[in-house]
Amino acid sequence: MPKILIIEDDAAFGQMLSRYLERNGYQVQCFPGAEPAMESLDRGGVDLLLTDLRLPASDGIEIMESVKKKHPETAVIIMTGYAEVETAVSSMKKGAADYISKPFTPDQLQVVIQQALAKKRPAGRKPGAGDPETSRAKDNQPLPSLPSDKSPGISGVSEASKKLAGHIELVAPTAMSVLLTGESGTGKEVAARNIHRQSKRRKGPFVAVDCGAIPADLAASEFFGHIKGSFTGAVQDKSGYFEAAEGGTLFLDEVGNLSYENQVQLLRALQERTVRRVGGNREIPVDVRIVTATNEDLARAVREGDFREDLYHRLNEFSISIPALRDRQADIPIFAEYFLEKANDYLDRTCPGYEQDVLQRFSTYAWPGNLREFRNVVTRAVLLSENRPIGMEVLPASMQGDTDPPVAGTGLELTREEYERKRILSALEQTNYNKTQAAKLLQITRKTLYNKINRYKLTVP
Ligand SMILES: Nc1ncnc2c1ncn2[C@@H]1O[C@H](COP(=O)(O)OP(=O)(O)OP(=O)(O)O)[C@@H](O)[C@H]1O
Repeated sequence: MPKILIIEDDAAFGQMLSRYLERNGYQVQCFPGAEPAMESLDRGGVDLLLTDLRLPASDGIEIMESVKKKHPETAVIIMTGYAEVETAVSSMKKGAADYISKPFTPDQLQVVIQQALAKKRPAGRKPGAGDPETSRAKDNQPLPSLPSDKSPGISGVSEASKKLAGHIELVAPTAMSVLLTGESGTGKEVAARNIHRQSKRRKGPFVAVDCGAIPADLAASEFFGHIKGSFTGAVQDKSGYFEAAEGGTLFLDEVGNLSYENQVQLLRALQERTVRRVGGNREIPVDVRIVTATNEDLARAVREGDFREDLYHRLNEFSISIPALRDRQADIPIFAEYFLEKANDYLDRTCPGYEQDVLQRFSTYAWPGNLREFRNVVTRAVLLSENRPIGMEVLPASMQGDTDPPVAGTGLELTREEYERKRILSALEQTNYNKTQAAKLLQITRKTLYNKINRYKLTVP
C-alpha cells in the first residue's frame, strides 16, 4: 500500500485530504508542519510527500529540497495557491514530481498522485527488462501494490477476446512489427508478451521500454548505448535496449511520447537494422522484432504533425486493437474468478468467492481502468474480506452505488482527455492566455499547445 505523508497547516483541509486518500487505499499521515513530518520521513518507507507551498514556519520548496537530498526515492507534490504558478514551475525544475493548484478536485489529486508514483519507476527500461521472462511493476494503483505480473494471463470467451487471441496467434510467428492500441489497463503489454511467447524468438529476450519515462536527451543513449566519456555521466561503455533485445522482441510502450528527434533516430535504426552507440563510430547489426503500444490515437498524432508518418507505417505493419473491458462483458465472470485465484495466492487467503450483488455490480460497472482496475479491485476486496465471500462493503466507494460517477462509463481515455483539457485551460488562464508561458508551464511545445487548443476546441482570446 503506497504511503503518503501530507504537510498542511490547515487542519480541517489536511484531515479531509487524509480521509479521502485513505478511502482510496493509501496509507496516510498528516502533519501541520515540517519538523514532525521530517522525523517520520527519516524513518523511511514514504512513497510520496504532498506538501503545501506556504507554511507558517517554512516553505514547501525548502522542505522538498531537503527531502530530495535525504530521500530521493520519495516523490514530492507541491500544493499551491492560484497565483503561485511561477514558484510551482521552479519547484518542478528543482525536483518536485508535480504541483497541484488549490482549489482542486479529488479526481485531479488522484491523477497527479498516480502519475507521480508511476514516475518513481526508473526511467525507461522496465524492472527486470532484458531477461527472457520478465515483467514490470507498473501498476501504481492504490491498495495493495501488487507484484509484477508476467503471466500470459487468460483469454476470455467474448467475441472480442476470441478475435484478439486469433490475431495474436496469426501475427506472432511472422517478423511483422505490431502496433497495439487500446485504453490503459486493457492488457497491451500482456498481449506483447504473448506475441513474443508465440514467436520464433521466444527463447530470446523480451525487453520492455516505457518511452514516456525516458527524458528526450537521454533517449539515444538508452536505445543505442554509449561509449565511455561521450557525455558527462557516461562513465563506462554501455549497451542500449536494442542490443539488449538482440534475437528477441523490443516492446516500446507509449511510443507516441518519443520526441521528434528520437523518432528520427528510431526510424533510422529500424531501416538500417544497425545501431551506433552515442560517441561511437561502429555500426552494430541488430536483429530485433519491434512491438509497440499506445493509448493515444497515433494516426491523429500523425495528422497533427506530432508523430512521423514514415515511422508510424514502419511500426504499424499489423495493428491490433485491444478491447476495453466494458466491451467484453462475457469475460467478466472469468476474469473475476481468475483475479480471485491470483489474489488468494498472493495474499495467502482462502476467500471463497463473491456475493451475488457484487457479481452483478461487476457487470454493470464501466471499468474505466480496465483489467488493471479489475485486478486491483479484486485484490483489495480479498484483503479486506478476510476469507469471507466478497460483499459490496469491500468494493471501492466509487463502485458502491448502482450508477457510475459521471466520468466513468466513457473510459479512462476520456477521463484523461477531460483532465488534459482542464489542465490546458487552467495553464492558459493562469498565464493570462500567453501561449509561450502556458506551453512552458505544461512542458509541451507551442506547436503541441496549438494542436491541443484546436483538438479541444478551446476558445482563446
Ligand atoms: N489477458 C489477461 N489475463 C489476465 N490478466 C490480464 C490480462 N490482460 C491484462 N491483465 C491484467 O491487467 C494488468 C494491466 O495489463 P497491461 O499492463 O498489459 O495493460 P496496458 O494496456 O499495457 O496498460 P498501459 O496502457 O497503462 O500500459 C496486468 O498487469 C494484468 O494484471
